[in-house]
Amino acid sequence: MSLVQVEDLSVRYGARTVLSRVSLRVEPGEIVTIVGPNGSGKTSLLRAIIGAVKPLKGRVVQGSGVKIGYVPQKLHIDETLPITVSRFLKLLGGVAVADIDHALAQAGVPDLAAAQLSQLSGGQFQRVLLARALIGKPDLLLLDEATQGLDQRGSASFYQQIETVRQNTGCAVLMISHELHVVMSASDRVICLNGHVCCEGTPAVVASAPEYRALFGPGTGGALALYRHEHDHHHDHGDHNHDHTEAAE
Ligand SMILES: Nc1ncnc2c1ncn2[C@@H]1O[C@H](COP(=O)(O)OP(=O)(O)OP(=O)(O)O)[C@@H](O)[C@H]1O
Repeated sequence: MSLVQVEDLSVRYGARTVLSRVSLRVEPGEIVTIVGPNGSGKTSLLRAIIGAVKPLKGRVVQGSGVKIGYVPQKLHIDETLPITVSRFLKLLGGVAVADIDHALAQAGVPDLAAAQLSQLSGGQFQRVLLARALIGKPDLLLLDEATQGLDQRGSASFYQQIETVRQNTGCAVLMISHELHVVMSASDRVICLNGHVCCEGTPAVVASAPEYRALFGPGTGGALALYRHEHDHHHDHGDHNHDHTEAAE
């Protein structure tokens, strides 16, 4: 059973259609990344999946009992607001302290419960948002450009945390990312979106698809090359990455 199934989805704002006949599925445990140019409808797609945007046509079918955790692109918090991480997470309601501690540990920031939200670094803040999404023990985690504003090292480390979360909880991940080299190394499947699904498949298949190259340019083939090269030196990724590399060759 798919965790979520998007069928022939179209989304329109006023007179403007931003998504046209998009279909996709996410299966248990997989990491799927959506790439696409600015304004290609990536956020609208995730928002349609969580029910925050009403489709013009088509539908989103959520598997029975499937729980979704959502990490938004941005969350504006008043910097002058004195609130600890723990209190911020309690705003979700009905959350036990043990659940907060567990979620923070899963997000890789076990010691932040008492920290002031306004004093966190960008990377720590994103992990707190990840912890917030993990509190409900989701089967599917949706991440909307969760590493925006982080430096390369910070975002690489964030994606590694996502992989760890997947390993520890078995949850699937559907994420939007602009960081092609990370996408290529961290995803089981890539969906290239530009108002419609241009192409999809393993990172290797998508990187060599003409539709993808037309959008991102031939230079992005280098993203995969970079990944392959880096992979020679880092062996701390999951086995599925080997499959991608082999598929590319
Ligand atoms: N609530 C809204 N009302 C009207 N237009 C909207 C609304 N939300 C998004 N749009 C427009 O729809 C288009 C798609 O936006 P969306 O945020 O889904 O794209 P995106 O691929 O996530 O973009 P980015 O990469 O820049 O975040 C954009 O042109 C945007 O301006």
